Amino acid sequence: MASQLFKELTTPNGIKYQQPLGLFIDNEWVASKENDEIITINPTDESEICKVQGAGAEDIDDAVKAARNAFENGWRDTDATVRGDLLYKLARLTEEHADILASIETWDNGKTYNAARNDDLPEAIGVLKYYAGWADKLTGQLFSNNPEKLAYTVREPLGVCAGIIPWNFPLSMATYKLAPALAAGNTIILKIAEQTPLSALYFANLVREAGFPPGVVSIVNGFGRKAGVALAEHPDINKISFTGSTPTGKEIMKTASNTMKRVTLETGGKSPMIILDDADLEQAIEWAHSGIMYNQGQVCSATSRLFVQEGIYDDFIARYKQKVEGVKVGNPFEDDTFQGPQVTRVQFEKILGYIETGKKEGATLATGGNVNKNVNGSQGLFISPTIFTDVEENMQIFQEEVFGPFVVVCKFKNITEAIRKANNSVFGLGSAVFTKDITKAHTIARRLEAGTVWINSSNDADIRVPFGGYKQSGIGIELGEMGLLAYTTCKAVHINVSSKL
Ligand SMILES: NC(=O)c1ccc[n+]([C@@H]2O[C@H](COP(=O)([O-])OP(=O)(O)OC[C@H]3O[C@@H](n4cnc5c(N)ncnc54)[C@H](O)[C@@H]3O)[C@@H](O)[C@H]2O)c1
Repeated sequence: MASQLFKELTTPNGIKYQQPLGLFIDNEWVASKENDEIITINPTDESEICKVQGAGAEDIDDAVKAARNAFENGWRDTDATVRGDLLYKLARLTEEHADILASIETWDNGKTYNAARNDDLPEAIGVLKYYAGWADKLTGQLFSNNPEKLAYTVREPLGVCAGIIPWNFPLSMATYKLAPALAAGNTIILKIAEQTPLSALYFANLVREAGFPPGVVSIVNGFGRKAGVALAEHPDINKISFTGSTPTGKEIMKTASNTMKRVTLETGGKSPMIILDDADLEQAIEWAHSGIMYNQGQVCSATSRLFVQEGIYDDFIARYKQKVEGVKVGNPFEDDTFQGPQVTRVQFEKILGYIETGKKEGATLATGGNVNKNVNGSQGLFISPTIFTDVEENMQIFQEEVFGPFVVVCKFKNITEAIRKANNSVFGLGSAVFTKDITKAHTIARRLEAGTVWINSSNDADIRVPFGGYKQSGIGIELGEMGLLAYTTCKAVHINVSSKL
């Protein structure tokens, strides 16, 4: 039977559309040569949405050949303003299709429609616009230190890049990889997460409509062990930009080292939030809540470890519990829902496992810790937001990334103790500190081992500001100007201007 490349679907909020199911290579929809079909589910009730094709090594090789051909035969020499214009067009098309893209995202991922429409879509569009603006502003340096010599540098694209992304922000992660790579003049193959392929495949049609030449962008679904590994191994790929878990990041780094590809790794986290006695308690509670519970706790830089100073500890816990217990867990398409289902049964069970571990380790379950059964009469993959207190540094629930609506809280006496405990982690992605004392805030910010520190906020993302991890949270930087430079290499040209004959 011929593989199906499109299917007419209707989202739960009633939008009828054509869902691409194939691989987007060389501006065409093609069938997988691997014959992989991956079922994508609606996590609200675990029903099947559709089957999407998955790429194998041969398909990846086709995409690499198309990308190399596009790079060598035109794209690398495209005027930078033209590249910027194409990215602007893609941003405008994404804006026009924002309602449908947000609906697909909610359906496939389980995130609330509010978050998808008001956060993910504006972020994706913002990233496209931001790097569209950068395309013709990349410059080099001129060196004229000696009358007999000039030298200059040029920022050149790396060539064929690959992006590998996770399922927690499917569309915005896609733009994090595509936009800077294209602005800098590279071609790119994007492997989307097999759990949530639908929005990025729909977006691929917009890439074509925007006018990107064939081969410049390929977007493929596929299993990490097949399509992901094939990208990491491929000798004709110049850079891999990966976002996902720390163990996968380590594997990719090892594989990519055989062909000495550039790698950018954005990996896991267990980010601390320190709340001092003098903090604005109301403000701290709001951010401590959104900092971990937003997106069902599936945020790499979620502030999942809270350190609360002893003077406010009891008051904080009482009010924080009230806040956490007061949100609606339920149908992600309903307007007042704050928390939808976890993305897959695997993640759901992993979180339930950590809840059992926390209990066994002797921490106190302050609230949550169970399956939330009250959603539309169906079980779905809903977990009650969970707080553990009396958590010790040697516990697994203190050290390991849970990636769910699950937070651990520790009491501390003084700032030195708080910083030591906060830094007691293999990760170093985000961190936050709450205090009204600006000197203390800056002192703590300097000493936290994390790529980002938020003062009196948490996960306040800004695409213009560089983002990256310390320790096992990653290598390299995304976003901002540094995120663009990561898709370039620097060439130095030396010119002899000596007049001596
Ligand atoms: N630091 C960041 O910016 C950031 C952002 C979002 C998510 N994350 C992290 O992502 C993780 C959750 O995502 P996940 O469960 O999808 O992660 P994952 O590592 O399992 O998968 C991420 C991607 O890698 C692919 N993959 C899996 N194995 C591979 C392999 N051996 N070779 C090549 N590719 C492979 C997957 O198919 C997927 O596309 C969490 O740890 C989270 O902290 C980090």
